[in-house]
Order: sequence, then structure tokens, then C-alpha cells
Amino acid sequence: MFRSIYLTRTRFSSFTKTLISPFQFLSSPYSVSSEHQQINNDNDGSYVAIPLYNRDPTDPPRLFLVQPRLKPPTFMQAKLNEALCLANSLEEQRDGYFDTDFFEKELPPHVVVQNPSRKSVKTRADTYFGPGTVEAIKCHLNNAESKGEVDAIFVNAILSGIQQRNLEQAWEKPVLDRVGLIIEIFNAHAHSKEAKLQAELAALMYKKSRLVRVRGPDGRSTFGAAGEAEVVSARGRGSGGRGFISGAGETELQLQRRRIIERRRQLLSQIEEVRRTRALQRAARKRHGGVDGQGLVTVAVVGYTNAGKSTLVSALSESDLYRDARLFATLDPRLKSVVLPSGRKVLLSDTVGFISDLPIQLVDAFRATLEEVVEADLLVHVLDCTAPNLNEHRSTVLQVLQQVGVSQEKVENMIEVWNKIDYQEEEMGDDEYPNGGEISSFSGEEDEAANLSAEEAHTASEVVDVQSRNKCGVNNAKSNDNLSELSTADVGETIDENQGDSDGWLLSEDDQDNVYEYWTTVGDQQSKPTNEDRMIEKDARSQDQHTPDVKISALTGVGLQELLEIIEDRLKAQDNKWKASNIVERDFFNQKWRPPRTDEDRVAAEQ
Ligand SMILES: Nc1nc2c(ncn2[C@@H]2O[C@H](COP(=O)(O)OP(=O)(O)OP(=O)(O)O)[C@@H](O)[C@H]2O)c(=O)[nH]1
Ligand SMILES: [Mg+2]
Repeated sequence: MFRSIYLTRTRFSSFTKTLISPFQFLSSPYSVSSEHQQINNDNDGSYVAIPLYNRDPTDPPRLFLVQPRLKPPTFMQAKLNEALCLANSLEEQRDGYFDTDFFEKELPPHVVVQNPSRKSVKTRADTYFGPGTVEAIKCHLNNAESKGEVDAIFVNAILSGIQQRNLEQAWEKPVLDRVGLIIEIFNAHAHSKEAKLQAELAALMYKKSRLVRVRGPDGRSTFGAAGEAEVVSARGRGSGGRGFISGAGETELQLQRRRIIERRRQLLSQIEEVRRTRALQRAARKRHGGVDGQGLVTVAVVGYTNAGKSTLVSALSESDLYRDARLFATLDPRLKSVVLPSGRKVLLSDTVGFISDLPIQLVDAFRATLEEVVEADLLVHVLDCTAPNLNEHRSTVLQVLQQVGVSQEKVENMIEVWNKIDYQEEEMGDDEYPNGGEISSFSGEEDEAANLSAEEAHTASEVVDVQSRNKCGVNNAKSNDNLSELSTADVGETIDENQGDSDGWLLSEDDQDNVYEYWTTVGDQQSKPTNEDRMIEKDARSQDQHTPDVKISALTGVGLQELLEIIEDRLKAQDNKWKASNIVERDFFNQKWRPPRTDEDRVAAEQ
């Protein structure tokens, strides 16, 4: 059924070799506080640390996912699926491959909670979620932990440094937000030197924004949750500063900031080198690559992560690029030559996939790689047509293209390809999934609540309130206070969401048909839709109205010939346009300059 679509993919074999970045301390966005206790000073002044979670490639970290609620349900499911995929994608590559089959991995435990970034509720500056939600999550976390170790918590939202640190303190586990996890994945999947450099730069930029000072247990202002001493080096002492400053030394915060800035400078100069080499290679290709002195044209394949770019490039070029259902399987651009129907040879470039909610700094870190896209002669945009939030994927890709500086003309000329049309839901048995396609449930209460109607939700919320108290064994006064503060709405939201959204990977086909009805009935009963909700709904409705240039299956080969013909036509049209503009320019510029004739010259010529 439909619920199976988004995560069922063909899988590939796996191999091994450990990749350990010499700057793992800097490349891991996990909180600095715990890490900095593990830092060792290396000979060359760089820092090597034992990362927080187990970096054994055969034993990836176990994450607990916290998903803030979104509307409508299809969008929510798509985001939840993506988050589960992200959580399961964090795994070290060995020899450029992964050890385990993605679909053999168990789904991470997770909980859907009230979304504080929605207009009706306020995001808290200190903990992002309200105190009730924080406490409720802790209960679920304890429950999940009792069934197996949890290494860290992944909140599928963007948190500030302070929020992250406070949540770490509340939950007593490292917390990763969406950007942090994506960077972890970049680091784990980076294979080439170029990818490693860029992934590390992304981590540094993220980390710089996470350097926060917190109030220690004794009320002192300290750096890090464990209350480390603030002044850690004598640098700055007597270095020309005046009065108090001259003797203040360097605080941990300043020290970390300085290290990050120094390392960033080093990385930028190395990346600049990569950019220069790439630019030279591109120029050489343009000059000599083609036949009859014609430059070799590059066609860049772009798209949301997991859309099937590598599978498509492999199929068209009859090569074997690495493809995988893990998100960000490709971080290095790869060029493969393809022969078009007319016999003309072009280069196809496979590159890193995009994802929503990625800050511009992270896109910036991958600028060297993305230059292949900016400099390409033509773009092919691959979309996974089974993604329920296809429109969001499209707009994310367009936004990133704009951010990296692709011209409007190129975007307008881009070929839109809908991939994975082979997908036949009937062919996909639930037994291909862990838990038979059901989202793993770690709490009986949710299951009970899931069977309740919307009207019963209020009562159910109280049931869970009591049960979560019992289960968590919360008996100190402070926690009890928190739980009473925990508004019924907070817990109720958790239940409602489980009721509506958590019973499968995606809604069934019938649910899909009824989604708009659901939206205007159940949704209205729960809360009035905001403008944002209406826009998402409109977006979902207009999804079917958008027509691609071609529908294909990179896996079975359907539509590939048609795609090659479209590429050929677009390139021809571009060539003609270029020639036309060139002729006009040449006529204008090639006219030889002659001195204007004087009257005497004319008379002499006539005689
Ligand atoms: N059913 C089906 N699956 C496909 C098709 N194309 C790709 N896939 C699967 O989709 C998953 C992702 O494919 P990739 O080619 O790695 O996707 P990508 O866009 O390169 O992903 P990243 O490199 O991670 O951004 C793989 O498991 C593929 O087997 C298709 O046409 N049909
Ligand atoms: Mg790829």
C-alpha cells in the first residue's frame, strides 16, 4: 500500500574500510561541552577527540527521533519518513559502501509532539518545546532506553545553541537538531578528500554557532554542561591589553572560537585549491573535449536527496555509480560520458543531493562541488514522483540553485524528470519492512490512543498523563510540578498525532484520497487551519497539476531514450541560440577598422 512507497528501494551490496577524520572533534557537531573534555592536543596543534557516540562503522549510533507535528497529515508523514531515513542514514562508509542493508535496519524509536513553531504555540527561547513536552519526551526516552541503548536524540527542527544545550541537560543525552544530523551524515559519508574538506567546513560553521556559555549548577557562568573552568589558557595575558583585559587570559569560549577560525582558514585555502583545479579541468574539457574542435558539453543532474540521480546517471552512461537509499549517499561530483541519439557525446554530472531547511552556510560549504552545477551547460532536475511532498522538493531544489548562483535562464531551460514511475505499490509487500511497515511503537499508550476518536482524545490525554507519571516514576516535587504544568494540550497533541499519523510509513491510498476531507473535518475540529496550513494544502492539491518534461524509471529504463532526445533537442536549441548571438556579435566586432576617407583620398581614387 501507499504507506510503503517512500522507503522501499532496491538495495545494494556493501563493503568496508574505516574513515576517520583527523579532525573528528571539529567535524562532529555534537555538543562541545562533553567533547571538550576529550580533546587531546595533537603535535601540529590540531585536535583529535573520541567522538561521543560509537564511531564503529559496523555499529551505527542509535538515535531517538522527536518529530514536531506538521499539517496536513500527508506532509507530516512525508517529513516523519524523511526524518526516520535521516536517522537511519547516519552510518560510516567503508570503502565507499555501507555494511548493512538500509531496509534491514530497525526504525528508530520516535515520538510526534506538539510543534512550538506553529503560530498558535510559542517556541521557547530556552528549550524550544514547552516544559510539559520536554518532560513527556523524557518519559518516552526512558521507555525507549529500557528496551535498548539510545546514543543521542534527534530533534527534527532547527535549534539554537542554547536550546540544544538546555535540552541536553534535561534529557541527559547529546541532542542533534536537523542541521547537526545532516552534517554528521555528510561527515560519515564523505569519501574523497574534497568531500571531507567540505563536510568539515560545514561542521565548523555549524559548530561556531553552537558555542554557548551556560549557567553551571552553582549559578556560575561556565562553558559547557559539566561546568568546566572558563579561563583555560594564558593567551592574551600581558599581550598589550589594558588593565583587567590584559590579565584575563583566554576563556574556553574564546579558545574554541579561535581554533575554529584558524581551522576554517586552513580549510578554505585547501578548498580554494580544489576549486582552482576543477576550474582548470572544466576549461580543458570545454576547449578540447569534444569532436571537431567542439567543446564537450556538461549536463548536470540535480535534485532532492534520494531522488535517483546516481541511478539515472549510471543507467544513461552504463556505468556503476554508487546509489543507496541512505540520504546523501553521493557527496562527490562524478562525470560520466553519454552518447546522445545523434551520436554526440556529452558529459553527465552527478552531484550531492539537496534537502529542505538547510542553512545557506551549509550550501556555501559545498560551493566547490556545486560549481559543477553552476557551470553546466544544461540542468536535468530529477524528482522522486512517489514523494508526497514533491512540490516542496521542487521548491527546495530551485531555492538552492538560486543560492549557488545558477542563472535564471538556465533554471528556465532545465529539464524536469519524474523518476521511479515503475513503482507498483501492489508489488511491495509489508514484509519488506521492519515491523511490517508499521512505525515502531515503543509505548502501549500510544497504541491505545491511536484507536480513540478525536472526541475521546481529551480523556485519553489524561490517561497518558497518569500513565506517563507512573511509567516514568516521577516522584520528586519538581517533576510532578512539570507534569501538572504539562498542559493537557501538550500530551493530547502527542496522542492526537499518534492517532492520525503514526500508524504507518505513509497514509494508505484510501487515506490519501480522503486527505483533503480529513483536513477540513478532523483538522478543523482540532484547530483552525492557519494561512501556512492552507498554503501547504494548496501546494499538495496543485502537485498533480504540474507536468514534467518526461516520466522515467531509472531502475527499469523506461523513458530514458525520450530523456536523451529531450537533452539533445535542448542542447541543439541552445547551440542555435548561441550561434545566432555569436554571429551578430562577430559581424559587429569583426568589421575591420579602416581610417575614414578624406576628400583628397576620394579624388585620388577617382583619377
Ligand atoms: N523503484 C525505483 N527505485 C529507484 C529508481 N531510481 C532510484 N531508485 C532507488 O532510490 C534510491 C536512491 O537512489 P540514488 O540513485 O542513490 O539517489 P540519489 O538521488 O543519487 O541520492 P543521493 O546521492 O543520496 O542524493 C536507491 O535505493 C535506488 O535504488 C527507480 O526508477 N525506481
Ligand atoms: Mg547519489
